[in-house]
This record gives sequence, C-alpha cells and structure tokens, in this order.
Amino acid sequence: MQSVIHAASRIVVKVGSSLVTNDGKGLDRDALARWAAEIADLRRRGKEVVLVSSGAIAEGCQRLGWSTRPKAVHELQAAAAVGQMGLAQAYETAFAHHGLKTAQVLLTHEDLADRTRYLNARSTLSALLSLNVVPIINENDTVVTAEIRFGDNDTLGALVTNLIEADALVILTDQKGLYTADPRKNPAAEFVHEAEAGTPALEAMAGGAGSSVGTGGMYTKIIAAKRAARSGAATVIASGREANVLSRLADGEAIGTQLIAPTNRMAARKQWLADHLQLSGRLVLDAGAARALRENGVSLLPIGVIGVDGDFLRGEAVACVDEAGAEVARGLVNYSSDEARKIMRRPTREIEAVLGYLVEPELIHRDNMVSL
Ligand SMILES: Nc1ncnc2c1ncn2[C@@H]1O[C@H](COP(=O)(O)OP(=O)(O)O)[C@@H](O)[C@H]1O
Ligand SMILES: N[C@@H](CCC(=O)OP(=O)(O)O)C(=O)O
Repeated sequence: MQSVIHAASRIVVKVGSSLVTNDGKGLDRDALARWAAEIADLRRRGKEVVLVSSGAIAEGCQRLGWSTRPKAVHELQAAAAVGQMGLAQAYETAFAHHGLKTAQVLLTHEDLADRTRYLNARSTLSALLSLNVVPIINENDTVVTAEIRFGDNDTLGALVTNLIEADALVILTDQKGLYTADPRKNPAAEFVHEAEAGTPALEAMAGGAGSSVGTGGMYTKIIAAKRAARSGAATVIASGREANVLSRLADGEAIGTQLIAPTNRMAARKQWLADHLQLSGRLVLDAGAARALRENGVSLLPIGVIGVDGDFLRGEAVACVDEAGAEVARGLVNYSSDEARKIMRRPTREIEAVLGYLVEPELIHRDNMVSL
C-alpha cells in the first residue's frame, strides 16, 4: 500500500493541541521546528501545504498561569487571544529558518457558510499558496459563540480541505492513527491501516479525547475524514511525533491510518455544483464563449458575455446559456449582476477602468464551474 500523499499536490496538515503544546505544558518549539522543516521539504517537492494548527487556548492558559482549562466561553476566548500570539510568533520563527513566510488566517463558521466570504477565503488562500507563503489557520475563537464554534480543529481542517479542494488532509495527533478502540483504555485495540472514509463502523471505533488539552478525540477525526471525502480528498491520521512523518508520507510510505475517498476530486466537485446550487441568474454567452466552455471547460471571461439576467451577488450561482437559451454550464460568479452588466463584452484589461477595481480577471473561474 502506497500513501496517497505521494501523488497529492495540495495538502492540508492539521496539528492538534496535545502535540502543539506538549500536552498543555507550553509550546513545543522542537515539534514546530520539525514540522516546518518537513513542510519546507514538501514545498521543495512542488506540493502546496496549508497548516491548520490548534493550541491557542492551551498556550494561552499556560501563559496566563491557569493550570486547568476554563469552562466559561469568555475565558476560553481570552486564552485563545493570548495564546494565538505565541503560536503565530513561533511558526513565523520556525518557517523563517527555511526561508518561508507564514500568514495567519483565522476563520469562523460564517466565513465558510456565506458564499461571498467563502470565495474570498478561497481566493486569499490560493493567492498565498502561489506566493509560496504557508497559510497557518486556526478558528477565530475570540469572536465565536459556543453554539457556532467548530470547537475542534479536525472539523475546521476538513472544511478548509473542501474550501481549497486539497487532494488530502493529514491529521497529526498523539496516536499512530485509528485503532479499533481507544488504545488508552483498551490495550487489545488493533490498528486500522486503511478504510473507506464514511464507513459507519469507523465511528463506532472512535472515542473522545484522551488527553486533557485535546477536544475532539478520534471521533471528530473520523467525521472530518468523511467531510473531506465530500470534495474527493483522502485523509491520513498519523502521529505527529513520528520522525519525518510528512516527508515519509510524501515518499509514499504508508504511515498511519489512510481513509480513502469513495469519489475522486473532480467528480465530487461537479456533483456538489450540480446538486447544491440554487441559481440566482443567467449569463448569456456569445457563440465563441459557449463553444469554449462546452469543449474546453475554460474560465468565463466578461468579453464572451452578451447578456445578464436577474439580480445576483458575488459568490452566487448562475446558469451560463448560449444564444438559443440552452444551458452550457453553471458556476459561482466573481461579480454581482450590476457589475457584470457593466463589464460584459469587454476585455479583462478594461475591468479596472470600468468598475474602478479588479476583483478577479474571470467572471467565473473554471474551478467554480461545471459544464453540462
Ligand atoms: N479508536 C481510537 N483510536 C485512536 N485514538 C483514539 C480512539 N478513540 C479515542 N482516541 C483518543 O483520541 C485522542 C486524540 O484526540 P485528541 O486528544 O482530540 O487530539 P488532538 O489534540 O490531536 O486533536 C487519542 O489520544 C486517543 O486517546
Ligand atoms: N482553536 C482552538 C482549537 C481547539 C482544539 O482543541 O482543537 P484540537 O486540539 O484539534 O481538538 C485552539 O487553538 O486552542
């Protein structure tokens, strides 16, 4: 069995609180240095990596001299705000040794549920990756209420995987992977090398957090794998304490538990776009644009659009129809209907002069479009 990470070109790596803070004893700078070295190695191999790191609350508690994790949400939020400073500084330092810049990205549930913010987060992360920056993501704990928190970063890792359409999610934790029962409680538990993500039996094997600083335990990791599989991504759950774990996975070595997605990335994306979109308007394409979308699955540029029907906002879904009204494709627009009316029939270089700003060169990017 070869690790899926070998062929993956875009990877989300999630590191849990127990690892990052050495079970709540304070930031484990040696561990951060090891992961930074390995992520630098992955970048040299041409892989794009986004890091989702927990640890703000645990580090904040440590800095504030609190020996137990508080229960009150405002205290957790205060701890997160203090601890996030430490996390950001420590990662910046660790990656600087390898000539890599880092970027702090703090997300909430709403950022991923709202179409416009979703697209903004997506394009910012893509821009950071193309600038060779390592985005380091955490939940924006300071502003979220108990009801809408992701709470555990396994869920956030999976949603980021969907957001940037990564090929794989690697969840590094304090166990070697998934066992048939919690190994802390059941020494007879057997290791699971590979399974299909979303298999109900896996949920029954997984228990809650084993340490006092982790929150989700194995259960949220199994659910994260199921979510990641929705955009066709595989998940690997492995030990963050294993030497060179990321580099060895990239070599193809089968370390940890590999949870395979039943559908591939493109099929999953197209299914999602085809099933979940409520159309808010229509773009009428000229013959050349209609042909290019049908035959080559390219992005839609304003110059190929000759009509705009309906009222829609950036991030909403529209149908693309040919002059006869037949649907050619559907996708998420980068510009509102008002903006689209102003820039249609025009070359991309004129967008900025017409609107006073340029959001994206395309009206619909091909990644956000499914041809019919
Ligand atoms: N079936 C299982 N296999 C492996 N670990 C399990 C299982 N069920 C529960 N666990 C527990 O999940 C813990 C990892 O989750 P957690 O403490 O939330 O870590 P993290 O901070 O990395 O997210 C392990 O230490 C282990 O005790
Ligand atoms: N956003 C929180 C992470 C919450 C958490 O404990 O996550 P995890 O360790 O991944 O189960 C923090 O930085 O402390």
